[in-house]
Amino acid sequence: MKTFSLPSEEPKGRPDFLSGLNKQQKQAVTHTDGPLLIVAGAGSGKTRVLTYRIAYLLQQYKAAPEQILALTFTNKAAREMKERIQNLIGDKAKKLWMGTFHSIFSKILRFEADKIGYGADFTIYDTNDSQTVIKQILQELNFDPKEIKPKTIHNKISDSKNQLIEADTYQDRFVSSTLDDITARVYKIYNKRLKQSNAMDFDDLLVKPIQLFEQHPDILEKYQDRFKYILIDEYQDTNHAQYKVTKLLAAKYENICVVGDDAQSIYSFRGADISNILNFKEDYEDATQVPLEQNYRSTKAILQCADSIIKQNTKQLDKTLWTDQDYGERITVLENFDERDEANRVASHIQNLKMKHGYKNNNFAILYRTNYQSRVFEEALRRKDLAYQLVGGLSFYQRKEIKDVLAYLTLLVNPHDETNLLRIINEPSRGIGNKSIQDLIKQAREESSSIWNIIQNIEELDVYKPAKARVREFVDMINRLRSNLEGGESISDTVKAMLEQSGYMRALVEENSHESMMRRDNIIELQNAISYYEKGKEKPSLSAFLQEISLITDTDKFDEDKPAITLMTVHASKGLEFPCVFIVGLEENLFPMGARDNFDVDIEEERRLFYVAITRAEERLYFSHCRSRFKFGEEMRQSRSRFLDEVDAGVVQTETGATISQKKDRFENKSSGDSGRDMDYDWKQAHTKKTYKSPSATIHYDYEDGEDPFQVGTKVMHSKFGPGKIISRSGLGTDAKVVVFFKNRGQKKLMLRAAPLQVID
Ligand SMILES: Nc1ncnc2c1ncn2[C@@H]1O[C@H](COP(=O)(O)OP(=O)(O)OP(=O)(O)O)[C@@H](O)[C@H]1O
Ligand SMILES: [Mg+2]
Repeated sequence: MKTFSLPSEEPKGRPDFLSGLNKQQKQAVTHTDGPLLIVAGAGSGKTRVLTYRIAYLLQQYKAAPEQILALTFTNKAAREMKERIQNLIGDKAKKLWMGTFHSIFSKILRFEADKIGYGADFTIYDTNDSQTVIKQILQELNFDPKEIKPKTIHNKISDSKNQLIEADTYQDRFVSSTLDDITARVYKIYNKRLKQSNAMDFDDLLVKPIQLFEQHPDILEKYQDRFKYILIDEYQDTNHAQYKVTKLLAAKYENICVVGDDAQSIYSFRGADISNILNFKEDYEDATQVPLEQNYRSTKAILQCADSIIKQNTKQLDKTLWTDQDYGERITVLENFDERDEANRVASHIQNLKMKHGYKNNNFAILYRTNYQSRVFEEALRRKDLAYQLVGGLSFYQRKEIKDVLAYLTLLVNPHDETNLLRIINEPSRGIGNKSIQDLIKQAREESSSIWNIIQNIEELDVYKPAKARVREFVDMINRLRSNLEGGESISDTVKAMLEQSGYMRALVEENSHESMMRRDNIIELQNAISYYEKGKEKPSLSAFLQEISLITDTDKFDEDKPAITLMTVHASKGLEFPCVFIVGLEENLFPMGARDNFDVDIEEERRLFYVAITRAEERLYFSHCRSRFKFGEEMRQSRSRFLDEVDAGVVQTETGATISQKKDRFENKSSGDSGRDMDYDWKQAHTKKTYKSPSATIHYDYEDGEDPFQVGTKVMHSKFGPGKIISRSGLGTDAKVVVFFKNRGQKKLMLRAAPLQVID
């Protein structure tokens, strides 16, 4: 590796761009040498400080761009940071090492693969691929994958890897249950299988560099020398492996700057370890800590709301956060019948806000706890003709046809990859039956070799004869395509030839169904992506392209310039900001999530997640919840989230502008402890007017038609039938009738004049 010499110019004076920072931020940016810790609240400019700090280091000639390593939580964050630095100091920003832990370390591993017995063109297995391998192993060990779930085993292996517990030691540490016993066995075989396939899983991308550095001090030193400055964003969500690898890298210069917010730690279920932040000052004794206290993102109301939530958690670092922005609008709580009602109401509010205040589609985000909640919102937005972008969910690259095509392409760079080979050896069907495939697997195991190696001599193997000829054709095709690619054929042409020669496209054409047409379109879209990649790179390589797309994260797909409303999970929204935010599905067992099998709920983490969601909002914030929701094909009653009761009552209001605090006071003396969670109790507490407590049998109305509040869409309470919603209205004056859909009693037609109805908001 070449060494970098710094330009000999003298550092320039204080650059202009520092004027875009407050005093504390400036201090953090210009404190260049030695360990630096910034723990600060949401929106206080942590990410901005990192960006400016890098620009400053370059501008002061403290380091060449190649000597700065910045680790971000998403690829998108890295890209944006790079663009901003480029705006501040120009093109040299291009050479910075910036990206997620996974992408940076996969890059290093590609350079050093041979040192740990891998080829540079290793495949990166996503979670699905890992589970496929584990399923196969379970079957070979005669376990039923329906009983012993590959997913469960994979989670256990993944957790262990992130805690740096290796397969050999797993046995000693954990074998206490049958499941751990099985995991221990699978773990070893799984590692071996991946190695044989020249493949790494996501966790390996963090664990292997540590092994590499520990086994090869000279290589560690090379990278320690190279990365003079290390910066890490969202440090609260790093796991043990990430902590360890950066500690190794920073050991020489100790120019490590980490920024984070303990209140936003939301990935402990994936092994993120908050003690990384807490112990920073012990790890680096001469660490400097700079606080950032001014929030530039949100109104006072939003900050007050966020603060009232997070202070309910017992474990918090002390932090101050203030803003000189206006108080702003109070947070509006939307109460809905069910998820459809919720989606429609949110869509209507968006339409209103656009009309009344001139917001654009991309000023809005709808945030939910789990991906499946998105569907009804998509429908509602589509009906209202509001453009949206869905971030997350089943990604393009997870579609069957895309995974198939990528499997072929993977074999062109790494034919030993067994999972991908088995995926397409008979896809499209080319007469290689399951029995023949099982024979191949068996012989590969016996010879401890890859399937690719053994099928080179297919004629000599013990396999059904007609299948042999088919396998031979397959091997020849892959070899032909590989040598063309190596001979300099472009990636696009190779893909085109592959699609033809493999018969994949022809099979789709012959199928000629709506479904197969869509698959063809998706493949064409993939070809577009490949051409785009090829044109944008000086030295495009298929192997680098494949690695790049295997590391795309959910948030990477979010495009803030797209004129569309954003739909995403709260997890994916980390670090982002929007003028108007809707946090939906605020119900018990949804947000906060309830305990499920294999998943204990950490209520403080759920609360931090809620805090993250709230602090994404700049100007307007809405909370929404439903009284019932379709789950497992049944309509279930839902209780409102405890978080709604924890929020400072002074900053929230109902849709009609009434403060919740007035209501709360009214019922304060009646609620005690957890009974407030009871559905019926909540219902009365939050939604009925005072008079409901002693409803008169008949209430007389003196409204003129059209002026009274009993219009279509209005929610009402009937003293006998309970809550309902007016779905139509007919007749005039004293004859006016309404059809009400009662939640528990179905549809009823009522004389408005005589019915004991109350409007509820
Ligand atoms: N000194 C400043 N002057 C003007 N705007 C600022 C300043 N500092 C930060 N901002 C703006 O405030 C917003 C929040 O900043 P940033 O995203 O860096 O905060 P953060 O602490 O990283 O937030 P989070 O905890 O959500 O990641 C951004 O829009 C940023 O541009
Ligand atoms: Mg940030």
